[in-house]
Amino acid sequence: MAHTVGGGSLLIAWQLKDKRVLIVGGGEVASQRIDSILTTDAHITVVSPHDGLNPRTRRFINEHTHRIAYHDRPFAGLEELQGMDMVLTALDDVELSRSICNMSRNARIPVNAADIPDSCDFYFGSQIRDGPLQIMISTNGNGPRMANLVKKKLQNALSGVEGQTITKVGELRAQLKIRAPGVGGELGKKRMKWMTSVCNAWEMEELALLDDMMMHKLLDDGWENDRVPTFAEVGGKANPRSFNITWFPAVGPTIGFVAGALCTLLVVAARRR
Ligand SMILES: C[C@@]1(CC(=O)O)c2cc3[nH]c(cc4nc(cc5[nH]c(cc(n2)[C@H]1CCC(=O)O)[C@@](C)(CC(=O)O)[C@@H]5CCC(=O)O)C(CC(=O)O)=C4CCC(=O)O)c(CCC(=O)O)c3CC(=O)O
Ligand SMILES: NC(=O)C1=CN([C@@H]2O[C@H](COP(=O)(O)OP(=O)(O)OC[C@H]3O[C@@H](n4cnc5c(N)ncnc54)[C@H](O)[C@@H]3O)[C@@H](O)[C@H]2O)C=CC1
Repeated sequence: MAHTVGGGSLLIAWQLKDKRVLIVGGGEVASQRIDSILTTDAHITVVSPHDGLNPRTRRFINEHTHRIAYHDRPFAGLEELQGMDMVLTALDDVELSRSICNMSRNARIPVNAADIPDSCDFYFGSQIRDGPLQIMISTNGNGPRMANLVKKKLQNALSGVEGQTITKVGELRAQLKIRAPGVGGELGKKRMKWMTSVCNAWEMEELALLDDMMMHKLLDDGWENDRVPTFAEVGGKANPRSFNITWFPAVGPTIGFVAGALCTLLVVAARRR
């Protein structure tokens, strides 16, 4: 695979909780922006004349009144940017879009303009989300539709257990930090090494089945003794419904069919006697 230096962008997971995001425009693209930003728990301000709102934007505004402040008016000027941490334009007016980009840049507020890639501080991407798992596919402005097609390929490669697995690993890490608190130092190194070993040794499906009791046992027997117990050692029982999601649905009916066939044979055999 080719690896290039330069010409790329920084892929980061921007923490926007309780930050303020201004969206200028209320059409199709604005509705996608609102959808993405709502996930982050930021406060959203939408500025657009009401007759330009698309149905999805209107629904978001009505359903999330505590998160979205809506102003039914055309963009009023520099004062709209006051206190904003991020600005997004989704307008059918490229001159206005360009002017908002310039104002934002002067105010040192990161800005994305849906219609002017050259003026963007960052781009959106195609997203896969499963609980805490977030995957962004970016073509760096070359082919947005291609990003969507690559996303579909990646979705097919995931089993569906990843989100639940990561949620459980997050809980385990949090409990480990309560048990062995502190940042950095020898303890930090030991914590990281142990977490890495657990993640490597266990199957994702096993990690996904961790409950409170198992987590306790894993920490008591594992962390305290500097070893990695197996799934079975901490009381894990294979839950067939959560294993091999792809082939299991076929197994139940097959067993049922074979059992049914056997019963029929027995009845037939009994009648013949
Ligand atoms: C640069 C960027 C800026 C930004 O928006 O941040 C940008 C810019 C532009 N997009 C345009 C068109 C289309 N955009 C899409 C779709 C998406 N566009 C997204 C991102 C980005 N679009 C950023 C780069 C991301 C990257 O390169 O990876 C996605 C991934 C995420 C999202 O928007 O949230 C989302 C898919 C999400 C999903 O489905 O998963 C489709 C397809 C469709 O709608 O199905 C089309 C038509 C087909 C096509 O052109 O490919 C045009 C008009 C071009 C023209 O006039 O010809 C411009 C402006 C220009 O290029 O000049
Ligand atoms: N980045 C991307 O993924 C994509 C970008 N685009 C581009 O994004 C732009 C927006 O596309 P759509 O949402 O489909 O357009 P749209 O026509 O559905 O929405 C335009 C919105 O701008 C609002 N508006 C117009 N003048 C305004 C003003 N003075 N102040 C406040 N709001 C104002 C309208 O009320 C309307 O809500 C277009 O320029 C399009 O070329 C289009 C598709 C994908």
